[in-house]
Amino acid sequence: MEKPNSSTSSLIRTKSDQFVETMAAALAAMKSPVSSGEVAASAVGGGGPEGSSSFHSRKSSRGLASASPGRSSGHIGKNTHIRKSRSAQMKFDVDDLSSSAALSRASSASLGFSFSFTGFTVPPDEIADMKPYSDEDIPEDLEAGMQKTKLHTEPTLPIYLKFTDVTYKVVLKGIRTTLDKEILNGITGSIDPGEVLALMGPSGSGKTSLLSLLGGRIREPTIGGSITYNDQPYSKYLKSRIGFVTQDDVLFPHLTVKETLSYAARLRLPRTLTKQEKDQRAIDVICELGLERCQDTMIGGSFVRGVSGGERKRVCIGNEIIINPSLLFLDEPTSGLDSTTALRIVKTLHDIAEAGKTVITTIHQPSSRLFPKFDKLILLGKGSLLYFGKASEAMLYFASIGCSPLIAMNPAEFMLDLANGNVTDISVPSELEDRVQIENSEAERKSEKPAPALVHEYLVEAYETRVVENEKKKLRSPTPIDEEIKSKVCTTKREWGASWCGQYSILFWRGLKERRHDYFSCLRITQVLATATILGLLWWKSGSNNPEKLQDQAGLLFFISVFWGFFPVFTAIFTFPQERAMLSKERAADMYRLSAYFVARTTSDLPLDLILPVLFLLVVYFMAGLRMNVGSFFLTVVTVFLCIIAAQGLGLAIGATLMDLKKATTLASVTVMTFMLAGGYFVKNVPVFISWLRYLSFNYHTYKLLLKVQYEHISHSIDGVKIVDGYEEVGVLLAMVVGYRLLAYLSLRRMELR
Ligand SMILES: Nc1ncnc2c1ncn2[C@@H]1O[C@H](COP(=O)(O)OP(=O)(O)OP(=O)(O)O)[C@@H](O)[C@H]1O
Repeated sequence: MEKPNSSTSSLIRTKSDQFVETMAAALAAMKSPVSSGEVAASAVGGGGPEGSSSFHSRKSSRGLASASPGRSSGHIGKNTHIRKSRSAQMKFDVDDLSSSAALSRASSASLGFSFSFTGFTVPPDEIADMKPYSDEDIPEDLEAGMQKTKLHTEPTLPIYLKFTDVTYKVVLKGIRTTLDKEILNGITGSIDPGEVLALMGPSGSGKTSLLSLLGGRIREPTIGGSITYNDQPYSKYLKSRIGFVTQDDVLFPHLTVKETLSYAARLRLPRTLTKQEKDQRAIDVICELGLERCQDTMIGGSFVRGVSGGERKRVCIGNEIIINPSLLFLDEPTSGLDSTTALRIVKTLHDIAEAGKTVITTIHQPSSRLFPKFDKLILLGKGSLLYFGKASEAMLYFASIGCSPLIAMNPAEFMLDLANGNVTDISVPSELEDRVQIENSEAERKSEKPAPALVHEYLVEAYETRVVENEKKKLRSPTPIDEEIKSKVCTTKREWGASWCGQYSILFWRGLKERRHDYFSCLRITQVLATATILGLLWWKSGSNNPEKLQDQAGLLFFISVFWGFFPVFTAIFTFPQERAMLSKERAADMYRLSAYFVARTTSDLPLDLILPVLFLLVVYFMAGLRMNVGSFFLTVVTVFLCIIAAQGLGLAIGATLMDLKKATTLASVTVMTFMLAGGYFVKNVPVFISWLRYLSFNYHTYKLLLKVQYEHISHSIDGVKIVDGYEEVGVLLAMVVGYRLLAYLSLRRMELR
């Protein structure tokens, strides 16, 4: 999803280029009016004295990890961790939930909330020793290589996620009819802290939908069943405890890996941490994810070469684990990656889970090395549950219902074949074979293989009759943690990572950095200077000492009002549609207030928007011989500034309201054309019923102000336009500056609510 950013920004430039070219071409015509035509970081309780006993370094955390299970479970109230070391087998199994050991482990983990991020630091000597991940640098012994980057995080609120009979349907609206489409049909399961749950199934089987439902990303009345977090329903307070890695990599293409993670840390980590501690945290995550070698490389996109696909995916994961979430959701984190990189990512997820987090990931086709890394598995087929349980027991289950591979096969491949209804190399039970004879079509009967629909029906029935009730019974037992801890899921107050001003400042600087290339783009500066020079030459020392010359010069003033009215509109309409995916992602994670984003986004472009017209006027003003005194030049610059920010407001409002570039450019073209025509230069005798239109035109008000600045000492009226005192024009332009922006802000709010 970084693509829209870069592609659209280049689109903006292309549009701007075209616009300038068009405008330049229109110049000659302008000379003669007759021929003219843009967690609380799960740090429940925040830092505290206990923080000093949290993870301090790899060495100290290794020490803790090696603590015996007995020690970690027995010391409730101490700052211990749910650490599931493979050797110590500190994993929470479903069957283990009711045991007192699990209870005390969860409690000890939950009571270790108070920690300090300062303890997260990896010592520099260890960083230097660590072998970073790199796509070219694959260790001989993969497992051994991975041990070096084992993830160490502080304990967080353990969250037990349970979902029972989850259904989801969407209403598809046709031209005349509406149709209910069932996406999910009665999905039941659970996952505990310390586990990785894999959602598997063929394309379109509903994995992303289920993941989004569980992650609280879809909140619609068409959702059925129950989803609980520590036996509590979803609440907005959970947002800061959830990390959600979307299928598309939504990142800013021009920021480096380090900048991306540092800004995420500054926005998302609790206010109790200093800027240095937050930046250190970003560096720690870079080390944890093996991104050291590319930390200063731009993320990149369609037009900018950046980091590799695997590195980009790890940045996305880093963006989410930086807050140390209790629940981590990932949508196809390994798709498009080679099996080694995929294994590294899944290994990282395993490490995260081992630190007491609940990890849920969709996965398309895991390799045979990847598959055993998952603790639990959900296999979906056409929105129905075909299997839920331990990943290691899936093959046994399918064998128990009579489905086994006939040739050597990767378990994931076998299960996807089954979920697709393809049983070419799979044995089927006699029960299903019998149905073949009865229900299959003529052609299918000849092949003696059951039709995919029959296989699907059989698998759904088998799961429903043999497993579902048992699972539901298990889910009815209460989550084995204290009531007080349970309630933290829905009562802990939401805390922003930074104050409003802090958010504004971070977003402002991030905006500047992301668009720094546009800012210092020689092309853009050349565009403006070239246009200014052409104007200067065409109106060379035009003067205002006779009516004919004065009318010519008025044409130049009108062109200036048109140029600096249209140019900002067409740049600003792209602003919000272009950042929609990023805005949705970051707001869903509660990273900042919409108002802070809005103000930062709309002001971070201003410096350049105000430098360019000054350059432009410096050239045109003196070449064209406009009124030669400092006051007039200054007022001309201020008038053009006002016109630019009013026009930008219109562009922002159109973009935010429509959120569709095609529709937005169409509406903007019609609007600016109308404003230009109603601007008081082309047509003087406008019918009364439509004459009000000119008052909506920023060109009209700008033109009138420019006429006043240039000719108030010469005449009371120029070319049929009265020279006025200008207060009304300034007032109207200021109202447009505020009004259009307010409309844009409300449109963004409405979009979020929808
Ligand atoms: N809002 C929606 N409107 C219409 N159809 C939808 C909507 N959301 C999901 N679907 C449909 O629901 C089905 C499941 O979609 P989903 O994205 O969950 O599948 P998936 O298993 O994640 O697929 P993939 O592996 O290809 O990403 C698809 O057929 C999809 O077209």
